[in-house]
Amino acid sequence: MKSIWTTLRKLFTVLPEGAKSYYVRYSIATGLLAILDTLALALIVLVVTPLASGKPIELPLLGVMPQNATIWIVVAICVLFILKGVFAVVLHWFATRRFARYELYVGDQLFRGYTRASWEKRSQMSTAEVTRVVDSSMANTNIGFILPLSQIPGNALTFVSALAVLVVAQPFTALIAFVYLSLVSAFMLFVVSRRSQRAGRNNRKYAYRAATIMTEMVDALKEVVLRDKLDEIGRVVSKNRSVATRARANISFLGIVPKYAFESALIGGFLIIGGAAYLRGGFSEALVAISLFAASGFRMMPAMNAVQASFTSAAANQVYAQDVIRELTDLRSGTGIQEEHQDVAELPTGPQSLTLENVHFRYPGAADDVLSNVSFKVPFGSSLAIVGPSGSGKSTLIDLLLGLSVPTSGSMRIDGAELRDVMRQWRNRVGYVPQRVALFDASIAQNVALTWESDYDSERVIHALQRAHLGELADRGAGIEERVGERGASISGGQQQRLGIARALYSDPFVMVMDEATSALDTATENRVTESMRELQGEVTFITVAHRLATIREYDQVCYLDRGEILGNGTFEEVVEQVPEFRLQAELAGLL
Ligand SMILES: Nc1ncnc2c1ncn2[C@@H]1O[C@H](COP(=O)(O)OP(=O)(O)OP(=O)(O)O)[C@@H](O)[C@H]1O
Repeated sequence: MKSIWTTLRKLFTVLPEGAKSYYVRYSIATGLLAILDTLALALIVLVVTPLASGKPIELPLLGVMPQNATIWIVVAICVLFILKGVFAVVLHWFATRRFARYELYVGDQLFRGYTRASWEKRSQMSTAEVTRVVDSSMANTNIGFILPLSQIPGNALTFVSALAVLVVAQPFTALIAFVYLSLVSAFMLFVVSRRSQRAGRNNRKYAYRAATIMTEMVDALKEVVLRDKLDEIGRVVSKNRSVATRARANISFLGIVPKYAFESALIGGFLIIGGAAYLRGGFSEALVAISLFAASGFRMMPAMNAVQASFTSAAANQVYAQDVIRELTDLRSGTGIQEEHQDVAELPTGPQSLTLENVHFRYPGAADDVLSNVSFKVPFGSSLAIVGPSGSGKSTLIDLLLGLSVPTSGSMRIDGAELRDVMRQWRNRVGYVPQRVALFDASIAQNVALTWESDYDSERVIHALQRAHLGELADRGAGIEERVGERGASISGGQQQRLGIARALYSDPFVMVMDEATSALDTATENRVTESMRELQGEVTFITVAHRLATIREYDQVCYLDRGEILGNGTFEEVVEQVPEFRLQAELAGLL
């Protein structure tokens, strides 16, 4: 239980300013509601019996009321109930909106944290993890942790006021009831809350695992179907989901256990309290104690039950609150965050060359450099092919050239400007075409302009499509407004790839970085695309990672990487002379 309060306290240190005082005010207000509720009920009790027997009403402190006041007392009770209802509705309306604002605020912060995370950290997070961190963690924290805990003061007050009545009426019975009920509550807290906590952790862990596997399956659907792995995945997903669903079943089961346990405890209470009173003052004392305990117990038990239910829910969802705290604390302390370099210089308007000098790169936490001593110069308007065996560091080098990662040491310059000083402007002028272009379910134009809104320039979209030899898409159906379907389902693989090229061309890039971008195309389409690129040569610089040597035969410069070092650099023929392995590959490809 202590850890729940500690988590709540820590949560307020990361929620927006004023959240804590609002929460305290809200909890007090729900407490007042509980008092109003008790007051109205007490009035009913005091009024109903005299009304039924025709006797005058007697109120505490005010004494015997005159006959003509009866109607006003009844009106007062009705008003009190209506007031309580209105107050409760208004209070909860405002509170739920306020907590939704906190949820939005935290979600935005966490998403900002994700977008500011270092490239290395970000690229390791799965879709399921991003969704969990940014969306579901705070939603669960709100509904399952913060709100239930806010109900505790009100219910505790109800309990205390009922106990107070008992103390006034019969202190001895009140003492026994208090000790007995405290022991029952402590037992429930210990047993139920702990199990809820464990169930909450299991639910989060295994539900997340199942979601991750399902996303991975969708990504590799074709291979999965071909290898007949759907059943296997079904089994693995089901195994994880069965732990998660069992955990969720436990959470809801543990949520209802207190109700029945407290009801049984009430019966036990009659025996204990009645027995103790009997030993003290005989049968009549036992009868009075039991009826008093029954009267107050029926108010105390639901309150205790509600408190316990709040703790059960909080325990089950504490793990999400802890996630939120950890992520926001990391975000504020800058852990794993790569501060965006603010540009401190102007990117040259007509740059002449990109120069790398003694560039080293090491992934965070890795023992060795992935790139060492990489130096070369690419004149703008020329073409560079990066080749080398698998794992030699080609993609890592591409990330550096794109301005996504920053060298551990060494210098990357565009003319005289250090790349890190003009990073943002640079990223805007680099077009990137990956091996498999990721299209989203929106229009062709939105995919080309890479926007989820409608603020694209239609003429530029059409121009980019034409340059990528994809003008036909602009002419069919709804033209550039036509949707491409989920992951580009309604257009062919070759068209998807050319759409990626059009996307890269849309920003009018200085440099086009292609990561095996034409490898998915058939020879005829590849030739057309290569042809269209040739048309751009001199205007745009091409940097290409290539395995198929035929595609880079005409490149101005070839850079051969092996284990992060450059073994050969020059024209295709020069690298053939410098690197025997490259010669062998060129021979095998029939290029020599
Ligand atoms: N995020 C990462 N963290 C740690 N090491 C990494 C990370 N990404 C890549 N590496 C390591 O860096 C090395 C170079 O990887 P890289 O992907 O750059 O090679 P590559 O030449 O592009 O390979 P391929 O041709 O197979 O795509 C590899 O040893 C790889 O294991």
